[in-house]
Amino acid sequence: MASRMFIRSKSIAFNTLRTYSSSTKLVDVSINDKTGIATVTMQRPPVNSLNLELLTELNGALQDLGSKKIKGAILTSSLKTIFSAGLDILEMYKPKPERASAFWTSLQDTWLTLYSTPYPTVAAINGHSPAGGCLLSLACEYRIMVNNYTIGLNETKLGIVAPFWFVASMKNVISHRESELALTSGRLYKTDEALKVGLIDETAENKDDALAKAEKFFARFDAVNPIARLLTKQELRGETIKELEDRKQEDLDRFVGFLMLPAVQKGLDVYLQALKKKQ
Ligand SMILES: CC/C=C\CC/C=C/CC(=O)SCCNC(=O)CCNC(=O)[C@H](O)C(C)(C)COP(=O)(O)OP(=O)(O)OC[C@H]1O[C@@H](n2cnc3c(N)ncnc32)[C@H](O)[C@@H]1OP(=O)(O)O
Repeated sequence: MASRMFIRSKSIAFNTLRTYSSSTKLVDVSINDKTGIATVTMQRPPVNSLNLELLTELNGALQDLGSKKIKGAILTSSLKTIFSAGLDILEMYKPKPERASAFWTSLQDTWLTLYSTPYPTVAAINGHSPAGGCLLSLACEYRIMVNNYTIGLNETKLGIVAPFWFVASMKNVISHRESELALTSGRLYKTDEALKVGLIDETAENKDDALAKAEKFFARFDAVNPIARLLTKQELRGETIKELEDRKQEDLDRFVGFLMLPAVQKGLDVYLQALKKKQ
């Protein structure tokens, strides 16, 4: 795991303007050279659903930041009312096995990168954040959520089972009891409810407020030795990371096998139809 903590540098072109910035199609990265804070923005309309391409770009951006001298990174969304709608259901509905494998591997890798970043991370949750969206925010060190949206691991509502590392991500943030109640019922919490159970750390009036509060969070580390900080993070998160690293293939096989079950496909079909009928 130590090797993952000191992330390899990949070439990326940061412009030397007022802020450093790099934008791929689906992810924008900017580094404010005054504060040293990076903002990583998902930008895949209409709902930032996590497909293979978005996950690959996100993982690349987070890895690249590991080689920069940054104070911290904020993960957020360019969309007005949605942080991320979670995994792209179309990646799971009637999938080609090879694409499904690449997709799930990219999710595992993105989670591993985000969960173990050497730099502090904040999710500025500026909209709804179900399932995979919630998972991404749980992988950050701190969550600030704009009022009147929803967040949670609602997999059971889709007839699917949250894998062990989704469950661990939640149990490492809220209590075992609350996780059990939430996961078994597929509960989506409103912002104020999420704050009460500790699923998020702070609420915000709007995205700008969330970004300002994220900056304050990073300031907590101004007087903290960065190596001591990192090793402490590693100590707290290492076991969960190691479990996924050790069981990565088993988890992948389980996912692909699960998707091939007719009952799972039927469930996804019904869910997709319901989403479309909503309009
Ligand atoms: C062994 C392990 C096995 C499996 C583990 C798999 C784990 C999965 C975890 C997941 O992340 S599953 C995905 C769960 N996500 C959801 O349940 C969210 C579903 N979406 C919503 O609830 C809503 O769309 C929203 C609250 C995010 C946004 O609402 P609104 O602003 O009203 O937008 P629309 O609902 O009208 O959606 C616009 C458009 O986007 C499509 N869409 C929404 N979510 C997804 C998605 N996750 N994947 C793909 N597409 C999605 C929706 O169908 C609409 O499409 P149109 O073509 O009708 O425009």
